[in-house]
Amino acid sequence: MPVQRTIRVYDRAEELYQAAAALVSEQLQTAINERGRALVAFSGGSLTAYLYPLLAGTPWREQIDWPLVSVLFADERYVPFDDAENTYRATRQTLLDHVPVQAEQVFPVPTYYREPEQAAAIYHQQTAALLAAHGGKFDVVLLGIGPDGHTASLFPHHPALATPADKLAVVVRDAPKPPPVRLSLTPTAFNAARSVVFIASGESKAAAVAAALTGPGNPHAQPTRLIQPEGGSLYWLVDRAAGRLL
Ligand SMILES: O=C(O)[C@H](O)[C@@H](O)[C@H](O)[C@H](O)COP(=O)(O)O
Repeated sequence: MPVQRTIRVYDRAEELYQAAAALVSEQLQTAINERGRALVAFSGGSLTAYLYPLLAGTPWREQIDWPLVSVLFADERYVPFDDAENTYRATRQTLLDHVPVQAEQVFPVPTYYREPEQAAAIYHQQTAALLAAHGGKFDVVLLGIGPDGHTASLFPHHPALATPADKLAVVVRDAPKPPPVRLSLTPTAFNAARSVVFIASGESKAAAVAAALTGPGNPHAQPTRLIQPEGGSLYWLVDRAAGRLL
């Protein structure tokens, strides 16, 4: 089954984030209407500053039956929950604390183990269990892209890209973007999605977005190319600056 790819370019970042909020709330609510529940994976970075506050406010907040949504994270920085770099913390502060999601339906990456490998095993199990409870698929996976082309914590040419296909989570050490130790879902996990939505804003992303979307490419150099959810939808929502080289 092919992937249905849609690329949308918005004049301004504000329009991009409004459109992303509309798309995500529509996709979550469609899942709830069709299957009675929804499963989402959130990324960190600029989404916590620009997208999540929108989803937490009117009108999007009211358009999602949050008590029927389960929340996972696409990746996490291996720092404690109270560290300002922690994506779960930032997502709570900007979104989850402001919507009626059920606390027991939010699954932060357990960054309190001494060894990140222990946390990765739990992350894998939680992801597998949630996917099984949701017909084998995420309803929505939200991803960003870095200027170097990384997405979630899958960095170009990093050994973590060679994770065996049956693993849903991986430990990433020596990440070029700080903090250096991270956990990430794998392409196998991301490809179990009904919809993957990439969001990119700003001139610094232009080359990475063009490398991801044009030409034959190379999945080791552009890990976003590993994410092709068969039979699902793949959206790239970018502003004019990030889409300048398309
Ligand atoms: O740890 C993180 O920051 C994210 O999970 C990461 O994958 C992010 O989505 C990209 O690095 C893009 O980040 P920006 O949107 O902040 O540029």
